[in-house]
Amino acid sequence: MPKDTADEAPQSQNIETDFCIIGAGAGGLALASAAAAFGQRVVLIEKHKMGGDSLNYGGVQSKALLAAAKRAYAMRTASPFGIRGVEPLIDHAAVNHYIDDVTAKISPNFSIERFTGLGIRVISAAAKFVDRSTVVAGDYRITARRIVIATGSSPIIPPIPGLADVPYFTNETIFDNTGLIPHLLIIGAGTTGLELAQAYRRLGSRVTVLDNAHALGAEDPELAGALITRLSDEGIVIREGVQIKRVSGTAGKIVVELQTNAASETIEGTAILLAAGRKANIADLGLDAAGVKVTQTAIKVNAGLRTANSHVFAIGDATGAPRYAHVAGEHAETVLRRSLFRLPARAKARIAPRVVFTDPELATVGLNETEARAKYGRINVLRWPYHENDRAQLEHATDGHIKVITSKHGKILGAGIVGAEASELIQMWSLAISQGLNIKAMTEWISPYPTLSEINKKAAFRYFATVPSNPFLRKVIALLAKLG
Ligand SMILES: Cc1cc2nc3c(=O)[nH]c(=O)nc-3n(C[C@H](O)[C@H](O)[C@H](O)COP(=O)(O)OP(=O)(O)OC[C@H]3O[C@@H](n4cnc5c(N)ncnc54)[C@H](O)[C@@H]3O)c2cc1C
Ligand SMILES: NC(=O)c1ccc[n+]([C@@H]2O[C@H](COP(=O)([O-])OP(=O)(O)OC[C@H]3O[C@@H](n4cnc5c(N)ncnc54)[C@H](O)[C@@H]3O)[C@@H](O)[C@H]2O)c1
Repeated sequence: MPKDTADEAPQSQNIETDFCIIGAGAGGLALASAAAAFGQRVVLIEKHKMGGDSLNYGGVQSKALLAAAKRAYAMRTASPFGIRGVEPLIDHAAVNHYIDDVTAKISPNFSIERFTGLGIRVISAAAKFVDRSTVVAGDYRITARRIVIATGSSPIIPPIPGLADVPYFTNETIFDNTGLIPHLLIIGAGTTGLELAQAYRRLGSRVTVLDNAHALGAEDPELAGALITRLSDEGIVIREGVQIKRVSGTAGKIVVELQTNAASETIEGTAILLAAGRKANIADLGLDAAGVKVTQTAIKVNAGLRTANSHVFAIGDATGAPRYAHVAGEHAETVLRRSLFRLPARAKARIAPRVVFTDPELATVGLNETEARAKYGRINVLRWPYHENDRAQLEHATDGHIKVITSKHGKILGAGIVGAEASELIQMWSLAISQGLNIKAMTEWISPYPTLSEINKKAAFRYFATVPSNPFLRKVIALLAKLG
């Protein structure tokens, strides 16, 4: 007689642990390794690829592609250095191989073997809550003192008529492309859209970016505008404020119908990439059973990243925080401080830099001008252009400027840089804001000559240009001059 199938099903194994972490991306991996280092028993559950978005189809791949594209651009534009520019021969399959190679070199740091070696129990399955302190994953039933949701985010598929019937790329598939895309249409002029627009443009594609609002709409318009001008100068077509009415076609011939003010038009491309934002991966997690509350788009957490269930934390893209690998990593530190050391740690979004890794880069930290004015009223805005910097001149990288925002009395509130190496230059402003420094401190260090970092100091000195307009200080200076 055949056995009852229920009898054949494997018995679920019960595991009791200190930390159960759902998701092995930037946040989950950072927390798992740190908690294990402090002697905690850790279960880490991943349903897909170790490393999450950042390692598999995000930061690593897009920056590797941009690095290849930068080489191609440098070959075309070498003539100011006395080297005749040439049109590079681009082997798209080899570029794709380069991305895979970089990924392969980094991935051992994120492998199951490495984490198992750290004493972490890694389970390859989808996790789901069954009650407030229990998660099931595959054949396992895990009860933990603390459960951490680190499930990341996925690309939004916008509700555009016809889209479901045409082939499209997202960040999860575009890095598998191995050929020239003659005309790439990109929906969304945010960070993803513009980074990939420049990479593809420099690697030989025509690129059209379509946005129903503003390109880089969350950034300071002055800095974003400078970048958008540069991207347009390279031949990337960026169309803002356009409504996409319908998409149709097949692989190699995609037609987009647009509505702009009163007119309609069609644009034809050979492929389409969706870069229209992200949504948190929170469906199918059984959050109701866990008593975890959500907003419309993400998991609700307090400043210490605790959810409505005090045993459950959420970190990284699954929360409403800015979506960056380093933010997810910083969240991991916050949870560790809270849960192991009982410290009143809070997530530090205020000091997390945001970088668009185009060329030139756009890097910002803290408040922008509009936010600072709204919060503090009178502020100082200090600027310094790249073309006044000797290193920028000799590198032929003179486009761009820095913009620093301070309170009336010089407290540093924010900084933004559009220009070469902005992602490196911004870091001392993150330190300055984290330490509550006054702008004076940013004039009291020595910058080696010739470096781009001198731009940071020059901008800081601009604060004192406001002094002569202060009548009190003018009197003091006049008095001191007489005494001298
Ligand atoms: C194209 C692109 C480029 C980017 N570039 C950068 C950059 O240059 N710098 C930067 O700082 N940030 C960048 N980001 C953002 C960055 O990738 C994310 O902010 C970061 O990966 C978030 O980390 P996370 O741990 O929250 O989520 P993820 O890294 O996405 O990891 C979440 C993991 O959870 C797993 N998971 C989900 N649900 C379950 C479940 N039910 N059970 C088990 N496992 C589950 C997923 O499979 C995934 O592996 C980029 C993003 C994109 C899309
Ligand atoms: N360099 C980095 O660190 C990096 C790179 C890529 C992504 N990220 C992270 O991922 C997040 C998401 O980036 P993103 O660029 O995917 O999203 P985003 O939300 O930053 O930008 C999406 C853009 O798509 C537009 N859009 C939305 N729906 C549309 C529609 N139907 N038609 C036309 N346009 C539409 C929006 O107006 C917006 O400008 C970023 O905010 C960032 O946190 C970081």
